[in-house]
Amino acid sequence: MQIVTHKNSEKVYEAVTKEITEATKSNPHIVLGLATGSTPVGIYARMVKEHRSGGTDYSNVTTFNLDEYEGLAGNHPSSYRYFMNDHLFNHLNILLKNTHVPAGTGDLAAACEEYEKAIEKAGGIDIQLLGIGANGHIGFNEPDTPFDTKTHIAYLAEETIQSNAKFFADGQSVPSRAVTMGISTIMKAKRIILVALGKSKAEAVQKTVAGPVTERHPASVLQRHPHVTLYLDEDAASLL
Ligand SMILES: N[C@@H]1[C@@H](O)[C@H](O)[C@@H](COP(=O)(O)O)O[C@@H]1O
Repeated sequence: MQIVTHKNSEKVYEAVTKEITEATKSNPHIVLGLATGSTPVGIYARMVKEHRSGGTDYSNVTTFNLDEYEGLAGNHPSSYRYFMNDHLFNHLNILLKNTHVPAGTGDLAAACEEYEKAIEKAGGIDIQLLGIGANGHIGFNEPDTPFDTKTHIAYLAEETIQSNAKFFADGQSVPSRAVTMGISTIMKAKRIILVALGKSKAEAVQKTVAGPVTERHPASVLQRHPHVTLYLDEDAASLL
């Protein structure tokens, strides 16, 4: 596990953007695994800026997002599909048909199976971008999710529901379930970049890096992956 610590979030955003854009330039058919939450917003803003200034071409790129809330269609402003279109896809020359976000509506069990097949058909994920929950979740794989899970329907932990409430309008409740890539889906990615910022992530980062590998702390499984880089700001790295 490689750990890269920068002084602040701006430097982290720059470094991760550089990694992703350079990898995409050297492999224009790259398959990117993408994440949502507040952490990647600064990265996506920089990817858009870099693209607009005549940088990376995304016309042959395929993407797969980690997760989606149950019951939210893509046009719902709190859905992850909406988030991705709004922050990234609408501003790149990527083909929307090559961007995949798990379906939150319809036959979810069938959609989970199709999602796994679609990733395989695309040749697997070259780089998976991850954030981390304060409780160690990756995607929506909460504590005690078995390490062998594929894309599945997951229950959100109470603290996840509370911390994600900021992305929902007043009076709207956060769904209690979501569709998420499983731990084994994530672990199949050829390369993983996990980004953590701020003091609230310090303990989760410490357990990820130095704790036992346990389903109690889902991100600890990354210790078993051969090609993981953690990009941290000084606050997130403060307990290492
Ligand atoms: N499903 C997402 C995760 O993929 C993300 O890593 C986490 C952290 O979010 P934030 O970056 O806002 O702290 O939030 C959500 O629960």
